[in-house]
Amino acid sequence: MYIAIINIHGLVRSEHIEMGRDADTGGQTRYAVDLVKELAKHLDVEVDLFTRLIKDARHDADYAKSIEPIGERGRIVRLSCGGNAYVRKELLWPHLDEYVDNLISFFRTQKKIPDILHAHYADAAYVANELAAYFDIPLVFTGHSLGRNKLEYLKEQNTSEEKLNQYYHIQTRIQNEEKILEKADLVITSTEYEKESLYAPYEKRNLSVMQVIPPGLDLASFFPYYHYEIQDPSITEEMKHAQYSMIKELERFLTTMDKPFILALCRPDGRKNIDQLIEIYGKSQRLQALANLVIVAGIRDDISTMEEGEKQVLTDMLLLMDRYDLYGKMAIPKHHNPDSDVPEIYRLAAMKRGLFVSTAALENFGLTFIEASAVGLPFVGTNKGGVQDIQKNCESGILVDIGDHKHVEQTIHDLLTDANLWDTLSHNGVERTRTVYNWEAHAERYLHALKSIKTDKTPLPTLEKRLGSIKHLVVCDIDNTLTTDQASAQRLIAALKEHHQHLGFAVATGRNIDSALSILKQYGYPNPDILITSVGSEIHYGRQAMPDKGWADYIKRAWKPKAIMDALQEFKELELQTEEGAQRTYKVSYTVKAGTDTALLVKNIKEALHKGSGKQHIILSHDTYLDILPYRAGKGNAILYLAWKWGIAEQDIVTAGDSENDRDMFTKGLSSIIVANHEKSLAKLRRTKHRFFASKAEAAGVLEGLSHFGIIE
Ligand SMILES: O=c1ccn([C@@H]2O[C@H](COP(=O)(O)OP(=O)(O)O[C@H]3O[C@H](CO)[C@@H](O)[C@H](O)[C@H]3O)[C@@H](O)[C@H]2O)c(=O)[nH]1
Ligand SMILES: O=P(O)(O)OC[C@H]1O[C@](O)(CO)[C@@H](O)[C@@H]1O
Repeated sequence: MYIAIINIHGLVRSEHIEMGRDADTGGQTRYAVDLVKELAKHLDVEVDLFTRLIKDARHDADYAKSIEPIGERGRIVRLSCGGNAYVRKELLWPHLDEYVDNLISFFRTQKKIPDILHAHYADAAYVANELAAYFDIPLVFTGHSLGRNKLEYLKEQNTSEEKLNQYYHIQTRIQNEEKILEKADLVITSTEYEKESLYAPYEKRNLSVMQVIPPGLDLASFFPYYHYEIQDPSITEEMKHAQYSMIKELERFLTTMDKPFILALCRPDGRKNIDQLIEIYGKSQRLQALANLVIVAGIRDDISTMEEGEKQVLTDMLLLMDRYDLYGKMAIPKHHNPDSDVPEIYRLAAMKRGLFVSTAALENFGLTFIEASAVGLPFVGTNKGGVQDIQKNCESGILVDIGDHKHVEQTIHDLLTDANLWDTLSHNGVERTRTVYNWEAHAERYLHALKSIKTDKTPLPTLEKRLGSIKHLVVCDIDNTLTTDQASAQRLIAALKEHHQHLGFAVATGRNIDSALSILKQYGYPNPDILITSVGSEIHYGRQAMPDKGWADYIKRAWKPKAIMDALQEFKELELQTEEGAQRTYKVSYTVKAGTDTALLVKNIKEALHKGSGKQHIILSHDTYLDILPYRAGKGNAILYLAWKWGIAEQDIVTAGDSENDRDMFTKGLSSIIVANHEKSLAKLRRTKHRFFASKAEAAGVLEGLSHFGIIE
């Protein structure tokens, strides 16, 4: 089974994950990487973790590697989208179509299509939803954090509508969550709470495909604190060194190291409510007398250069430390190594009989709670959300209403002073995390769930299978190439049907999609596999005319249609075409008045457009129709794009046409048929091995060319 795990955002690598480096690198990153590591141990599995390629001087070169192996059967595969720089996940939404394209191309190039697509978080859900339209693959979804819940939180914070959508893209996120919930064959949650409550507001939630499979943790790292006391021989020098350096780091902040400490460890994210914990501690003289406060909130170099959200959390933290004068009692380490230091900091806290406290009001799950429990550090955490499951399974902490600060303070106090209670919770944590939360058990249940997926996917051949099985692709212009002579059209139709198994059929036309479909139907042509329409500014697929969003995304660069129309207003020889569907998102079309010197006109247009309306592709056909497209668009480029995306060898493609707006297909080095009734100006094209001038007109000429290139008899 070849499993594709998609986890787009965050800084993803297999070792030394920079947990908490920013708000997007945390529990989900750890979860996805650990899952892949475990799956890669299974002999019957191959697994790839698809994430974003980052080439950014501010970040390690590891993230710029296209392939990073994980064990013998796993890899991290990095594909780019939206440029090279590392950016927060919300900024990736407009670039995900590029990711889809790169992923399709990757699958096609390696000639291996996954058996399962597993999307993590809403951005990956978008990618998986799109891929599902091309490939007939079962879909699995794990949300980690859900948009509807985040929306509720942001509204409570009085976030403006504008910010909700422009900064957080929250509605896009929710729509994509709804969409994948509708399509997914399996939705994995970490807790019952997540399944029953967090997903409840989603219209498309389908309980019958949802399964609770809690994650695991690396038990070899999160061993109990007392192993140090019993001189466990598996404790390495590296571990001892990590512990020593954590002590040294804390000594920089704390006047006395003898007291137990209240430990908080989370990403610098507003929803973790670090400020509330400092307030509770800052206002409580007895807690300050009993314990130190240690807050590990990610890794930071210079707060002023961080993203807005993280900057806010960390600045508030420093201000509160100052307001309550917690110098000497509160530690806020700047750096730590998430692999080696994190288990040690929990263990240090446990050795000193301290506590892990999280004041986040809600967690989907809460890896930190099981990490603390596994080393024997009791926790205090919210009585809402996934932590309830952890408490039910492990009984290793106390749940509280986070909003009730008095009660939180009292609970922390009680637990710090009740040695018996502390011992019981600590013992429970060590014992029970090991049976409930291990990746081995997770992987077994996970693989079992994948194998039980029963899909009733469409029996129609999928696009991927169809494009994978054809030997050649013929791309024909429509007007005066596939039309107008009925008899020759019927002969071509018969040939296309006869050779359907190995010959793909595409059209490339100036018509819009509706008009193209309608004329093809009128002549009785089979449904094309691919439709390149509106002079190569749009691509659609098959019977359902599914749009290729990747193409739209690729050509949109520097496209300013309004600026073009403004600049061309002064040209009295031009009339904007008015028929329905003539003007498209990526095409501005005019008719040129009869008698115009078109060569001069085009020269003047180029000059006028050069002054600030971006670069364009200008096509004049039959001396009458003037189409202006984004500079990357056009029939020829659309074909090359399709060849790249679908792994179709360029030498297996043949194009056919008659007019100037087909020239683009004839000048890209592809085999081309120029039918006998071609526009005069095309006669100037040089005859080459790949460029065939048919002696027959229209569809008969296409048939002649197909036979010339040896595609049909
Ligand atoms: O400075 C830090 C901060 C965090 N961590 C680690 O980061 C992870 C944090 O995970 P978690 O506590 O689960 O929180 P989130 O990062 O918010 O993770 C999201 O995804 C997780 C996996 O699905 C869920 O458990 C959470 O509820 C959800 O909010 C843990 O392994 C921590 O040890 C560090 O190593 N250093
Ligand atoms: O705040 P949000 O967008 O709901 O997401 C929570 C974030 O926490 C993480 O799980 C950190 O791992 C991210 O993957 C995710 O982006």
